[in-house]
Amino acid sequence: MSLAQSVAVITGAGQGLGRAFAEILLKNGAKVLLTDINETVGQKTLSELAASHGQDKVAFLKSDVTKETDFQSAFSTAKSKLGAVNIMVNNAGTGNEKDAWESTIDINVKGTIKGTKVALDHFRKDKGGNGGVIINVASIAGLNPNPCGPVYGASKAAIIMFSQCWGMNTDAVSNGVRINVLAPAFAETEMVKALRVGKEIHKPEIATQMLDQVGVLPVEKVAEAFLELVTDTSKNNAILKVSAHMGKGYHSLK
Ligand SMILES: NC(=O)C1=CN([C@@H]2O[C@H](COP(=O)(O)OP(=O)(O)OC[C@H]3O[C@@H](n4cnc5c(N)ncnc54)[C@H](O)[C@@H]3O)[C@@H](O)[C@H]2O)C=CC1
Ligand SMILES: CCCCC/C=C\C=C\C(=O)C/C=C\C/C=C\CCCC(=O)O
Repeated sequence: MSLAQSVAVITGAGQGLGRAFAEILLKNGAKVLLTDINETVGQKTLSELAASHGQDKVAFLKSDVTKETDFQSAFSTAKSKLGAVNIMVNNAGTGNEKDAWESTIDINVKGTIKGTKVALDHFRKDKGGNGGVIINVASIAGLNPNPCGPVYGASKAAIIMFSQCWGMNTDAVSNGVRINVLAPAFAETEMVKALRVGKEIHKPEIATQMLDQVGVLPVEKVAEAFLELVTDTSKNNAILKVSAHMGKGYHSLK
């Protein structure tokens, strides 16, 4: 799939993996609406990416994945500034296990469900759309249990099952919508920096051991795997794992 006519909306794109996904799409010719709840990082990333890829290729909208109306605004802003959206990336996520654990469910699970629902409504050919691809960012923590992040692991398992159920639904597939899951292990972002400090998780000493055993990927490696899920039109309902110690590989729940 050529990205020359493509327009993406990416949540949590102000930093980390979301920013890396934006960069690889821009490098391959797509236009990107960066969305993030953090306006400071969003505006900084916008000015840097606009300087390297062109003002007309990228835009930023402050947006909260816990609000469905913000997704509607993102799709209409993207359409007016960049063109009709055909790539939706539900990337925003958090890993709080303690007092704010409910935000982990609200952002990771409910945010992904809202983003998928709005994207399906825009992409489905039977609803007047032109098709598209939805990438839901889960984690290897949604496939392999760990003692540090039970809420986080459950949230990522929920994203995987939700996406797989939609990916096999003919209402999506026969209307031109692909739905894929990216399941990275550790990547070098602010989230992993917070994990090293261990404030909001259980058994931080085990998290440190896991980081040492599994290793930490540069975000660019995760972005390469992401690009494969976007551009390879044979991939629908796929789960792509990527980790520093095992590399890249598809996973089947069946
Ligand atoms: N870094 C890692 O090792 C891994 C990360 N992931 C997943 O990748 C995704 C991105 O993670 P990172 O880049 O590492 O995290 P990060 O913490 O560096 O970036 C997350 C971004 O999401 C934004 N965000 C948080 N709440 C939001 C909300 N309510 N609405 C909109 N934006 C919001 C933040 O402002 C931030 O810019 C997450 O879903 C995470 O669970 C998955 C596997 C490994
Ligand atoms: C682990 C607690 C998570 C708290 C949130 C912070 C960072 C999140 C990082 C990830 O999503 C990393 C993914 C996996 C970690 C879990 C298991 C590692 C096993 C990897 C393997 O078997 O290859």
